[in-house]
Amino acid sequence: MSNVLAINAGSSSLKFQLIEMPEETVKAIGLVERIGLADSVFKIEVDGKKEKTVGDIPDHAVAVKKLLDALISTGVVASFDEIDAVGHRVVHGGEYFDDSVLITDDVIAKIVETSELAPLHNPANLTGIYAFQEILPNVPMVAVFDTAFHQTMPNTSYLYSLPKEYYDDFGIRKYGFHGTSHKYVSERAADLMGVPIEKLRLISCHIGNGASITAIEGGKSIDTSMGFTPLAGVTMGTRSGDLDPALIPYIMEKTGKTAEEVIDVFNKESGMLALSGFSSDLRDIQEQVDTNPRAELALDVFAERIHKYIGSYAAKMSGVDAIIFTAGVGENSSAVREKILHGLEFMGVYWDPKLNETRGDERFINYPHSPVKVLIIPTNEEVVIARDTLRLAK
Ligand SMILES: Nc1ncnc2c1ncn2[C@@H]1O[C@H](COP(=O)(O)OP(=O)(O)O)[C@@H](O)[C@H]1O
Ligand SMILES: CC(=O)OP(=O)(O)O
Ligand SMILES: [Mg+2]
Repeated sequence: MSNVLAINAGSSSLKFQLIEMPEETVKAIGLVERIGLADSVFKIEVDGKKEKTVGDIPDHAVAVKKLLDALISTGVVASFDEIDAVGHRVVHGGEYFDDSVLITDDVIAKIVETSELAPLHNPANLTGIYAFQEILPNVPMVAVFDTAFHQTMPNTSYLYSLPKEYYDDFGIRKYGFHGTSHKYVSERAADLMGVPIEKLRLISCHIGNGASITAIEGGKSIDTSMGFTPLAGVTMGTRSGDLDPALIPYIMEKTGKTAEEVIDVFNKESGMLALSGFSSDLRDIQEQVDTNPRAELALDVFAERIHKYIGSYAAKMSGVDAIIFTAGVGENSSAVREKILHGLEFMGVYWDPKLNETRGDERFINYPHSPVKVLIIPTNEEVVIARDTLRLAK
């Protein structure tokens, strides 16, 4: 029996669970959200008792401190010595890792090396790793990579149409992200459908502040919308998603920005924030959708990009057995799901608007006769992190 702390730092959030393993009993669960925005929220739940505070949490370092203080103040642990192992989500592992790994100095060096490929994420993940190294120097820590699940993609999916030596010499290829989440929800979907995953063609839509769509055939990722970095694919909270690379020198010339500054705009000042003109957070945008045409436009573009990826992945797998929605937006926004699913009846997606409006845990929202099932599955990257941590930290 051991207490495993699972840490999941996302671009706008930090989620955590203290889990007693291998029983998977959740002793504390919480999150910091809207990191870097006004009115950040900190929530923790211990023994059914919930605490919530609202205040500015400017970055992930402050979020980690908040979490550490709360573990002690709520009494879930009397001291940090009661934590036996820590698992960290790490977003980019390059081609170095196709599985989770015990954290060593060499592993940290590789995470640092790949940081330039995931500037919104790997530095936040490292903040968590360093913080725990300091307070728990003798406790084993495990890194669980977003990229690992996608290492099964065939070269037809991961190679860009670029000179071959760019891949050979510099590792330039599609990596894909949110792998832990796509893996978790696809396995849950197979269970709920009562069909072995080896027999299923699934499209998993992880839609949070970052968003990615994955085609999963026989339990393996065969294609995904994010790329070399988490900037590619669909429109996101602050990220542009796919665009024409010729824009970069053009924008540099017009604005006098450097290439790095332009990429910074694509990562941090684009997406829903740019389209709406006021927020990256979907809740803020939904509030204004009936009164502000730019909020409506942002929502329409957001949903349309995901809709197109679903069509393209269904074509790629010659059909699809289920579409899965997960993460902050996918789990909670019926309006976004409705816009994404609208018009997919031609490929056998018959979804029930009433079920789409329900709230709850894991559920189907398709009509019973629908050839393609539609599921909402709350993701749980933390439990996968805890399982891998237990496996590797023993
Ligand atoms: N109840 C809700 N309704 C609509 N959107 C929501 C709701 N709860 C969270 N979201 C949205 O989910 C997004 C954050 O998703 P999350 O998966 O937590 O992000 P991250 O990428 O940081 O892990 C934000 O855009 C937020 O507005
Ligand atoms: C990879 C990625 O975009 O993660 P998140 O959605 O947590 O920002
Ligand atoms: Mg996330």
